[in-house]
Amino acid sequence: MTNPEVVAPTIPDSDALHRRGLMFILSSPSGAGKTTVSRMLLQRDERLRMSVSVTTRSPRPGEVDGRDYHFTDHAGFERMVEDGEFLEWAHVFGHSYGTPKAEVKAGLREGNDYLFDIDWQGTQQLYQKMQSDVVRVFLLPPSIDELRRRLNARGTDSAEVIASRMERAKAEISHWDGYDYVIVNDDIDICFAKVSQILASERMRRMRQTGLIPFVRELTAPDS
Ligand SMILES: Nc1ncnc2c1ncn2[C@@H]1O[C@H](COP(=O)(O)OP(=O)(O)OP(=O)(O)O)[C@@H](O)[C@H]1O
Ligand SMILES: Nc1nc2c(ncn2[C@@H]2O[C@H](COP(=O)(O)O)[C@@H](O)[C@H]2O)c(=O)[nH]1
Repeated sequence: MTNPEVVAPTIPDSDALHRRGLMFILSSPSGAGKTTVSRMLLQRDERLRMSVSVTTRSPRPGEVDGRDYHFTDHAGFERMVEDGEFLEWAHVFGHSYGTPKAEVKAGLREGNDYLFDIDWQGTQQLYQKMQSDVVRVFLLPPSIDELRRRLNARGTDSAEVIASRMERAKAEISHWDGYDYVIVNDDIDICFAKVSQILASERMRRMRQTGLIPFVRELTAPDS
């Protein structure tokens, strides 16, 4: 249950000044909570859009094609790689995952913000290509035991899949220092409030406010 006292208020953007959108990346070891936090952000923030990845893995119960992922087969994924349709792509847990390019590139110019639930490999690729647009947030679990408990409690993966994700968890955590912000996801409401604050502050960065240049020019014009 969400505690309203810790949920950060949504701060409206000024409509008067144009702002370039940002690329908000959430990464974590599997089960630490990035899907949960992403859903909370998307529910409460109309200006944020999900970058829906393409994957070769099978849908989990409840996952919807086009909303959670674009599900495809190996041949379809390879075709997209060859046609240069991805901003980044990587092999994770024996499957292929990629971020489609077209919508994000155009949307950023229009001032749309995009949320990415991707791993450290994808984060590095996006940072190399689009450094000034990227904000990197890494979630840590409060403990390894709690991470295992969450993967089991989610009830979406076989014991074998959970074991392989737990085996990878420490390697994933070792990439924590490749991120701008690192948050321990213990209490979900507090974690969400922190992530919301980061997003609000990053939106206000001078370099994103492309409308400031003509605005300041006007303010400082000799006859104003
Ligand atoms: N702070 C929290 N306290 C308790 N349970 C949590 C918390 N955050 C998330 N969970 C639960 O833990 C489970 C895993 O969370 P989630 O699916 O968001 O992880 P994930 O990082 O997206 O994993 P994956 O990379 O495998 O998709 C879910 O059942 C979710 O409800
Ligand atoms: N590099 C990328 N990683 C991605 C992308 N989409 C998801 N992911 C990451 O894969 C794992 C597993 O996800 P799951 O949904 O199968 O549990 C997780 O770490 C995701 O963040 C992507 O487009 N590129």
